[in-house]
Amino acid sequence: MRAQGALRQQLRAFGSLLNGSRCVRPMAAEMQKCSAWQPFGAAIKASRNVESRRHQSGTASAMLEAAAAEPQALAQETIIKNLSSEEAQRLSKVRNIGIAAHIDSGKTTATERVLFYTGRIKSIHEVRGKDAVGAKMDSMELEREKGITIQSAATFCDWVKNEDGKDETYHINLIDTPGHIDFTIEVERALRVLDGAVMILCAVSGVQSQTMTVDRQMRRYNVPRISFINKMDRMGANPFKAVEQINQKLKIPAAALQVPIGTEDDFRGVVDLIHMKAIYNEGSKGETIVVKDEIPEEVRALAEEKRRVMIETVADVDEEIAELFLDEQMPTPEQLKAAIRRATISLKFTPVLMGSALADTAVQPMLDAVCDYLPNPSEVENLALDARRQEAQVKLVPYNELPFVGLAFKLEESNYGQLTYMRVYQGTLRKGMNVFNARTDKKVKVPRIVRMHSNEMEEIPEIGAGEICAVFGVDCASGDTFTDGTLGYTMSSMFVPEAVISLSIKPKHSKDTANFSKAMNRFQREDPTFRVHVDPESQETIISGMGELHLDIYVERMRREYRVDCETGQPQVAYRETMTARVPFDHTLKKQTGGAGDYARVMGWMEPTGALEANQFEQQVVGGSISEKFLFACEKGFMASCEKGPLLGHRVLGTSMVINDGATHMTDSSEMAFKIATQQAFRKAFNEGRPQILEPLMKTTITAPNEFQGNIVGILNKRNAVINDTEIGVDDFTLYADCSLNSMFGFSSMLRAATQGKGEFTMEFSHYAPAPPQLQKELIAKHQKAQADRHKK
Ligand SMILES: Nc1nc2c(ncn2[C@@H]2O[C@H](COP(=O)(O)OP(=O)(O)OP(=O)(O)O)[C@@H](O)[C@H]2O)c(=O)[nH]1
Repeated sequence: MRAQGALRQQLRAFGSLLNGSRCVRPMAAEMQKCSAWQPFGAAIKASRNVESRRHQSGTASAMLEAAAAEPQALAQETIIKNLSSEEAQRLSKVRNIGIAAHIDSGKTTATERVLFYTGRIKSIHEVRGKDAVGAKMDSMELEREKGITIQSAATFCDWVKNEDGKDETYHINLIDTPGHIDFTIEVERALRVLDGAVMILCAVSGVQSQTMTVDRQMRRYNVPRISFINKMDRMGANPFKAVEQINQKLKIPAAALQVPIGTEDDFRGVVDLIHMKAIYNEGSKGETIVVKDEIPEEVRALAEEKRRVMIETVADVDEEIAELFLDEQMPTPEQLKAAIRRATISLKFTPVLMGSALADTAVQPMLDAVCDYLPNPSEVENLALDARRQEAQVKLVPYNELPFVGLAFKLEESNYGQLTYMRVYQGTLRKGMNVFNARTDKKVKVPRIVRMHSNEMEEIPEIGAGEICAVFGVDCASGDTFTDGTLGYTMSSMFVPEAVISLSIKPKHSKDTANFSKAMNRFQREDPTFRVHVDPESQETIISGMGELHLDIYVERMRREYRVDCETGQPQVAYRETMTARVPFDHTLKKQTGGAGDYARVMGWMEPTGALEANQFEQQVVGGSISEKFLFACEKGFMASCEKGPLLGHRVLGTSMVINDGATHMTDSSEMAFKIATQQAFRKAFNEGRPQILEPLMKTTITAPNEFQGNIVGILNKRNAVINDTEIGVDDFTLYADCSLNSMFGFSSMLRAATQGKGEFTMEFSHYAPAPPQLQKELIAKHQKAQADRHKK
């Protein structure tokens, strides 16, 4: 009964949060354990199914059989049958991939090489390079200045792969994502719509904190990956340590498909362990690949040893190779490649490539591996819910002739209006075509379709199934599903992490107010992790986001792009409030001020839900003492109270309310009276229920040279951090700790000072936990004083 109440409540919360301009998120932070959600009533059902959204099911023909087994329209079935081989051929040469990794691993540098080698750009420019041009994919001025990626950028290219003397052209749609955790939503939405990924690692640092976050995100969306160990030219490069860490820390079987020829400065190429050939780059930018049968003497033994390891690892995850292995037969290169492809696509394995993007070495074999081992759109299962068939699950088939289904996964304001990035899952999207937004049921004409090349675009008349494009003039929220109107399909949206930090903001000059609002609206539409609200008491505009850097970047963008200088308050932690004891209530609202009065009586109890997650409302009224209509008003009152807790005005978490009785007056009762009565009962019961303030705890990873370990541990101890693990490497140590966000303000400058600028840290929200009692007292006292001051005014 309670669970049903919670589900109902969540469904209504989804509905009420739909404001049409944003990706919908659940009612509160408590939903963050839910792995994804979507904008409709079907949300709960979909979120249960989300983990199984994209099981890689093998070949296109298997998919077709499956699709036919679960018939949609008869016409659709016929089309599928007739077109399979033609479409399968087209799709087999399409790859939609993302590049994701820890900060500074070389994603943008590697992407720059990919674009150069595929002929998309004429010359290479470095991230923070001396020519001051900057890499193609970091198109924002701020990205080029800071040398970090802030927004993901999409591009496409054609890679001509040569195998056995035959050229095959592959069409690759590619998204370069930011590494910094503050911009993690960019990774989420890219992985939601991509079929495969390249996970880049640094050859010296191996698996780092953000690699683990990216790993979790890839798992969340079942995205197969190849791994590329970059920076092989660096001193201390050790690709096999990184391979071991992928196996150990990420717990995904991995094996190197190459060994390096030469180390550090002398890194010249790689040995391909499948064909046992040496691959070198020649030309001023490594543009010419030279393959030699002869493997240099100094790496022959290593190559043979690592080839054995590779075959053993693949045999562990693939039956065909396992059988050959047992029969003591050596698999052929073709058998090995097919097995690696099967195992990678079914998420059992990641093949590891290595090279140096900056030194222009061994990037092309990584591109070959994208084509060889990552799935084409027909090898990934994508599901939708069919609203016209009781939300039954349907498989989307990426064939051009089928009715159109697309997902808007990212919005961007451009000089020409709103640009909506869309993944076409089924059918063809044509310029001038009418599409239907499944959430709003509105029809909209698509005036322009473009393919994005970072900040440039190329207009196209149509785009086929399995591809990625951007459209103009389509007003929607990110996560909206579009169809051609003949289907009632909805796809699940992406996971949106909860904001943990906020600050007050206002323009320095009142003349800038209009631009300020414009910028706020735009940033909110584009980024679901950036939120804006006006505090009803202080009337201040509050922005919230994923971290200090996230909010700083928006303040800076406001200045550069909208010429609005802003004043900001101190960053504030997004605290939560909860109660720890059960409290019964019997509350009556009764007002008689001449004319019609107000009357509502509510009875029941409030208690902690047991886990710090979604709030729950339940009604157990028997005998009709409160009508359905008024009970719904009670629920609204409960939800409003949860938005603004009695202690500090922060959101309430892990609290349940049950109404089991009450009374109604013939003339004086109204929905408003029941809503207010519930809110009053809530406040009283909550305050009596030993309330507590919760603070966000952050998973923090710090890396610095070994000599600074003592300093860092001292700083963390002072901040009451819980150190969970420390790894000591040859030069650097990595420390894993849980820290309260509150204690981490100003930590970056302190870390810089304590490590001569050589320390790095990343922080990611972990969970809410009770704040120390002294801090709770101080916060409550401060809040009460601020309220009293406000009343005096
Ligand atoms: N030695 C060496 N340095 C590299 C290599 N690849 C990239 N770098 C350097 O590493 C730094 C970071 O490179 P980026 O390409 O910006 O890394 P990123 O992963 O895109 O960075 P974020 O998006 O900000 O996380 C730059 O200074 C690059 O020049 C490499 O192969 N070898």
